[in-house]
Amino acid sequence: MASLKEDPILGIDGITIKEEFEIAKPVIDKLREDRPALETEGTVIKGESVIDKVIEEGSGGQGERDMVPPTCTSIHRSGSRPQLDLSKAAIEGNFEERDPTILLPNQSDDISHLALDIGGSLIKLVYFSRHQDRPTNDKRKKTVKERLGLSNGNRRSYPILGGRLHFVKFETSKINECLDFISSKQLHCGGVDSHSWHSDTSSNGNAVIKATGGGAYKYADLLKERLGVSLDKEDEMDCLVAGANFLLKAIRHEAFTHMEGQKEFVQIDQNDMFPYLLVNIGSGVSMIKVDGDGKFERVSGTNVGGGTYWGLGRLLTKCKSFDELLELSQRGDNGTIDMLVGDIYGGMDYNKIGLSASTIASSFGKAISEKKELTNYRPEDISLSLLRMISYNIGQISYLNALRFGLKRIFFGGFFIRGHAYTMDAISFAVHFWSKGEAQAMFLRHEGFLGALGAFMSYEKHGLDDLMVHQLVESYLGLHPVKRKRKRKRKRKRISWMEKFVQKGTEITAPVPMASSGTTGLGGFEVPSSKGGTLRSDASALNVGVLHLVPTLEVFPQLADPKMYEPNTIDLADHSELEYWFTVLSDHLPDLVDKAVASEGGTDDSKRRGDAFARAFSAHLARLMEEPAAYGKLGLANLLELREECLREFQFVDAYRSIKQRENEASLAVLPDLLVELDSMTEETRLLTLIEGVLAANIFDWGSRACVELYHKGTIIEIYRMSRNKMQRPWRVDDFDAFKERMLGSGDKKPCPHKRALLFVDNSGADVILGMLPLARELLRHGTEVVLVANSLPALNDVTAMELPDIVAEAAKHCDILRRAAEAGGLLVDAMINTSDGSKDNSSSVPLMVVENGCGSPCIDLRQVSSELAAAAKDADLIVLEGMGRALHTNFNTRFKCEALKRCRRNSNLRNEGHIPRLELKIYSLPVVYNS
Ligand SMILES: CC(C)(COP(=O)(O)O)[C@@H](O)C(=O)NCCC(=O)O
Ligand SMILES: [Mn+2]
Repeated sequence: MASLKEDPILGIDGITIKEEFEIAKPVIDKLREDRPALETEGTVIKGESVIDKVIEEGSGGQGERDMVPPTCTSIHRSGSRPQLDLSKAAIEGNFEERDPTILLPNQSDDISHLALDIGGSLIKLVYFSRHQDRPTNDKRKKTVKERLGLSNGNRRSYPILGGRLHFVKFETSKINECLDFISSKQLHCGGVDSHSWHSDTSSNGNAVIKATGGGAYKYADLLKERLGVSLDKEDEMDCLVAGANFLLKAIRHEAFTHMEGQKEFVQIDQNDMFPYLLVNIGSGVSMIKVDGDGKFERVSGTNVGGGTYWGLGRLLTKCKSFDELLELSQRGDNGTIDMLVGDIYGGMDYNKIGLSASTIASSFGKAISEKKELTNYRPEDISLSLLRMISYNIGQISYLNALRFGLKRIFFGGFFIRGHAYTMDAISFAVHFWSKGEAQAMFLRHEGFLGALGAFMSYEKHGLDDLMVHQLVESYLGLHPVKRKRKRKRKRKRISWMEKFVQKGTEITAPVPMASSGTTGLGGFEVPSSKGGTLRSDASALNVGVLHLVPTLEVFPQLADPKMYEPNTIDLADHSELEYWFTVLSDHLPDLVDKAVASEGGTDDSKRRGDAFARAFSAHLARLMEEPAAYGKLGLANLLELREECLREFQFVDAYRSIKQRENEASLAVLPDLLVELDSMTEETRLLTLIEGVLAANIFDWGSRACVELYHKGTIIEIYRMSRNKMQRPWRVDDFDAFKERMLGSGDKKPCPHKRALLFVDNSGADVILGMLPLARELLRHGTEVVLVANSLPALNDVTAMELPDIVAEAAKHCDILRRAAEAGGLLVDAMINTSDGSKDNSSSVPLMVVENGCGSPCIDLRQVSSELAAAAKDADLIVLEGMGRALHTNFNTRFKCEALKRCRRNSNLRNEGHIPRLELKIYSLPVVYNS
């Protein structure tokens, strides 16, 4: 894909592309000569920054205490992954006990539904956790809902809640670790409240857990004894099929092919999924012909499977674990052990039957030679030879069965695969070879959890079977928040369930997937090891991941072509592109850590978490550099979201909290003057100024180094005005005249105001207050309902839906139009504010509303928006998207059913000029786009 940075000549809808213009280059040049340092200490920004100036000028030197509006310090929510509430945490039992169970009574995550697959080698756990619904008693929200016609009174208040499916595995030989884990997480207790998501309880009140696999029989008594739970046994084949069907239907990019080291995701069409052959490679192998949900037949199998590899491997090498054996194979040469066609044919191919000299004629066939001592065969070679033998054999039998039943697709699952590139290549090769290229092997990213997932699905009450495609949102992280230093005394206060299981590190370490050579996908998730090992088999390393279940997310109804929609403008498949972003994100990291730590008061704990976050995020980046598709198809949106997710993982709720607060205050202080200025203009000039103002104000972006440098240039209003004055039409895509005509009319054409506009807001401070609110005000003035759409969770300095009502309330103090509309939209509860003109007239019925978008990232994937936004969008006829994240990195090419105004600047990054790219700030506008 063409790089935006290299190819700025991208247009929308065939509109002529006009010359770009630069705004800030002189400013930056000046800054390069004379640049004061911007440093942070605690939450106070030192140095002659724009913010300090504005606060001094605009707020009469008010102290930090009095700043308005408040930000969302009251958000008691964990972001998109579990947060631990350690308050009232208590050690159960004896304090001197080595690994006591810790109860977390105030843990807000509502844990429910545990299912187990207890196999011969591994125990796989799937469990669901969700946040408790909070009462929707916010009057403001109720009014918005009524306005938007949201009938479902049970829908939760923002932010988005949903829940998570967790995937964890333990070695069966360490079943006690597994039981400790369940016990300390209280996974077996389910609950007895009205939530339909809770585990079942039997008639005598005992918890009943769904379980599959042979161990469900073998260990039933142990579970009863240790946890007091009964196992409701589900058939293994039923579970495998249910799990596979669920994954194929619900997870985008679940299935992929893997040939010669290349991984390619396959989009499975739900309507054309069946029949297929499911090959589950556990200790043994099952081959199942799947014809539909619950419709299947085990058509074949083989006793030569994962257990064979591990068992024979143990006999023939000194390996202590499966993963060690697998790792060994990566350094092996099977040619020293296998008899190849070339060995028989004197180095020649056997062309007549299509066998090359390097084809294995007989696995282990060379070991019959008496010339070599058995002890001289290298374990590495033995392991590889064994791996190839078993993989080829399984691939071949699978293909023959597919052929037997005329099946087009073969999906391979089971923990034998472990995301191991060589194993997948070998299976793929066999299928390709025997089918003469007609058939292709496909693999599943959650390969090892099919059975456990199927058992999980068998709970009747949870309704997961109703899930629509793509309602499960994958997390890139998926492990546990923090692993803390284990110190006996301090531990009592700070202990988390995680510590009970991960005791090896001496500092906080982040469980991140390591780039172990030859390993790919979820099977490769590992904890960074001080031992330097890349494949480990200890229990902590086996915990593999989380899927986010967000049942309330919906496809944005104004997408012109939802099926073809691709949010990412750049998919980072181009390695130089990935390298570029790797550098950008790495360079930004120290500053982000400083801000994150400051946002948590700069405590020692936050410093440790900041440090751990930096290491975790760097490790993720390194992993992705090595294997971009490691966590699914990678786009820039995913990469930027990963950073936010990672911050939340380390319990940084809002790194930019105080910065946002200051910028809001500073911008609100200058808003009245701006409104006066705008009102003194003619309608036409004002409209143009407002559109340009949106872009000018978007320059306050803490995610961009060039923008941050600009902050030193003057006060917020000075920079805003300077930026606005530099705007010159024609813009790169310029339909302003058509927009103006619709808004103001021309000649005998009457104005045709929009019915409802969705304004996707971006940054806090100037961006929303000086850019978007004045535009909203103008639209309201024309009788257009305005819905401000903001993030559900913090991301960089983006304003959140939680913060917006207070900002609007403050702005409304200076503006009647905003006040009336905000009251009508239910944003001003109890008409609690005093307007400058003292009027309480509520005559306007054109409402101004706030709706959360359902995400916590600088970008937006419009396939997954909140139900509130989806409802609001149905009647919208104008969409305004602003910012790099929402209008450039994502949705640059998105076509909507209704009119859309895309506003974003573009940083032109000249790469390959030394390690750090030279940044120039260029401003581009992508304004009015008529799609209809
Ligand atoms: C993270 C961002 C997408 C946020 O931009 P926004 O959506 O707020 O306009 C942007 O700051 C960005 O792309 N930053 C990295 C590249 C740079 O330094 O310009
Ligand atoms: Mn932003």
